[in-house]
Amino acid sequence: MTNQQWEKRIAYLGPEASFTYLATKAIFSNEWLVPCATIPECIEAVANDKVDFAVVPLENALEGSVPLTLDYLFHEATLYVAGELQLKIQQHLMVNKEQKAKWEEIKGVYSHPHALAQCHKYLFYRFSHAPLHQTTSTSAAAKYVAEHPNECIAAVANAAAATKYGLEIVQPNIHDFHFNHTRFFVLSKQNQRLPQELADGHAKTTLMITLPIDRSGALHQVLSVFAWRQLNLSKIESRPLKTGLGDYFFMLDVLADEHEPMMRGAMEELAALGCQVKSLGTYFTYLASEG
Ligand SMILES: O=C(O)C(=O)C[C@]1(C(=O)O)C=C[C@@H](O)C=C1
Repeated sequence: MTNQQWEKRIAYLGPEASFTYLATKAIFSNEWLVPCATIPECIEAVANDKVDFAVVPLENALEGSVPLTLDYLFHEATLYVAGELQLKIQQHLMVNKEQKAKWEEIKGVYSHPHALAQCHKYLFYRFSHAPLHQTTSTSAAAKYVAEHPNECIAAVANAAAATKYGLEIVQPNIHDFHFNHTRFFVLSKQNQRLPQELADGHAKTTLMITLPIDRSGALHQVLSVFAWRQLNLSKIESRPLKTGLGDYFFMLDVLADEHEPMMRGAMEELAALGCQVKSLGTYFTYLASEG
């Protein structure tokens, strides 16, 4: 984004060569990238002013939302989305060079739960005997496998992770469906936007809405606030409020700028209906090159 070195600090779900790293690097190529071990650690880093932005995974085309990110943004932090990054995801099976000859006898497979789920069919039919082990990211899995060269184990991760940690890809593209993309949020403490020049498509606003009371038609009323104004929703998802069974908040992506008159009217009407609305702000989407 800028030619000046180390101007901004960007936290990301690391270690280096995770998919989150590739997405971050694509847009913040000259900034100081700070690896964090977990999603909450990334979010806390930006909330506590240790970094300027944090990049975290939000949603995958095959597996859906990353609940930890959604819930942490609703329950724990008050942050804004400065931009959304989209990255093509290619999952590969990789082992240590020492184990390459007997890779079909692997005794365990390591990766992030989302990555393991994206390759569920492949792993189930080829390696039903091998236990799956969850790690905090795909690159953490590659690093773990590299640190245990004498064990006949494999990681599911990207090609950059294989290079970085000196592993051999023994089976490329093991994700179960061809179209595999992940959305990442760039989070900021200020309601700001990354520059629009490199962005792709529409402005988008993310809202987290809690309904006033559980009455019939309440969600219908909320949706009609957007419908009659012709405000297009690209996503709606419910997540537990964590106050009782059946209590939810709704996360909505609206393809509009929060400063548009129709959006301002929608926010006023939602308040008049008694809804609590947490806006994560308006942002643009950036397409990062392949992972
Ligand atoms: O960034 C990574 O490497 C991660 O392990 C996280 C994550 C995710 O949570 O969705 C990111 C992209 C892929 O969809 C798989 C895993």
